[in-house]
Amino acid sequence: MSKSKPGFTALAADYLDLCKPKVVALIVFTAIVGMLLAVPGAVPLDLFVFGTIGIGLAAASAAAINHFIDRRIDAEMARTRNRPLPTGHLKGWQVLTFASVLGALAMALLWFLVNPLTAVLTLASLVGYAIIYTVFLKRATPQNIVIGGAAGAAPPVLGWAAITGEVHPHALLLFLIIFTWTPPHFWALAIHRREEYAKVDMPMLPVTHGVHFTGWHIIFYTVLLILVTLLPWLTGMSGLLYLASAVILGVAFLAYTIALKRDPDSRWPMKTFGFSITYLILLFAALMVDHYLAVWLAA
Ligand code: HEM
Ligand SMILES: CC(C)=CCC/C(C)=C/CC/C(C)=C/COP(=O)(O)OP(=O)(O)O
Repeated sequence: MSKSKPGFTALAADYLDLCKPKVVALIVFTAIVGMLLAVPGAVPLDLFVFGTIGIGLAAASAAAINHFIDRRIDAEMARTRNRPLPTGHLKGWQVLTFASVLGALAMALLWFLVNPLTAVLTLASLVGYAIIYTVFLKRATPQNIVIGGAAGAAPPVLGWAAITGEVHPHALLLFLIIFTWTPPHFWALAIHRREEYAKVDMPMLPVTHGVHFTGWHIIFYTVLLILVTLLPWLTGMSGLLYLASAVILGVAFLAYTIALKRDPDSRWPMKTFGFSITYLILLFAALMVDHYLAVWLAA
């Protein structure tokens, strides 16, 4: 435990760490793509700004609550032992106060300046990740991240609802993409970190069912993901530019997962994890570019 008083920059870095900034950045990006795809032309600026900030603050609040609930297991794992609670840089009450302020601010922004539907759905995602996943599912079943993935998949639906006030079937396709993407994203990392998860008794799939079984599940979900990513084109929501991007990215992702399955004790699991993030960024960027190309061609 560190006893020295941290300076302002170190304290700010600890609070930022609580927010899982890289994860939240990608979550916010998928929400923004949901917003942009919701209407053919320009998005109302106020809904865009308040929606983005509200969803981002809610996700950061959920991440901080996850840090608080997981503080004991985080202290046991090499990947997480330098987090602000295990190191003693922050106290539990500071983390909970911070999470409450972020969460309250998010709800106020979304409810009053966006719309109540977005506020309610965002609150459900926050509770889904911070409580249902972290407190219950994570510790209960190897299907934890499949079910818990619903919270992380919600942001495009939240973004879409922020702009239109409704849950459109096309937004649900974006949900389905992230929902199907989550298992290969997480299980690739979990294969690499399986001994640490076993040490803290977390029933992650590679711990309960082994690497071989998890490898096949990663491949299965990636094939499913490729099929699911065809749906935006099949339903007429997106065009050929998106289709080409989805197929190329999907085949590349599948190649990574096959390499992982062949050699799970190599660098491939973490390479696959890294590629899963690049994949999602590029796929959602393709959805966005394709959308504006269609708008421009129709003009
Ligand atoms: C139940 C759902 C999910 C689980 C269990 C999960 C698991 C994880 C874990 C354990 C890490 C930490 C890796 C590390 O510390 O190095 C991570 C990192 C990350 N995840 Fe996920 N994730 C989930 C959903 C998502 C979603 C929905 C997104 C975005 C749309 C996302 C984007 C990221 C990003 C950007 C990173 C950062 C990697 C880095 O630090 O370089 N994850 N995820
Ligand atoms: C819009 C809204 C409120 C969304 C909330 C969704 C959200 C913040 C998802 C984060 C996903 C994630 C990093 C899971 C890993 O948790 P973990 O506890 O398994 O990983 P860890 O060991 O790295 O903490």
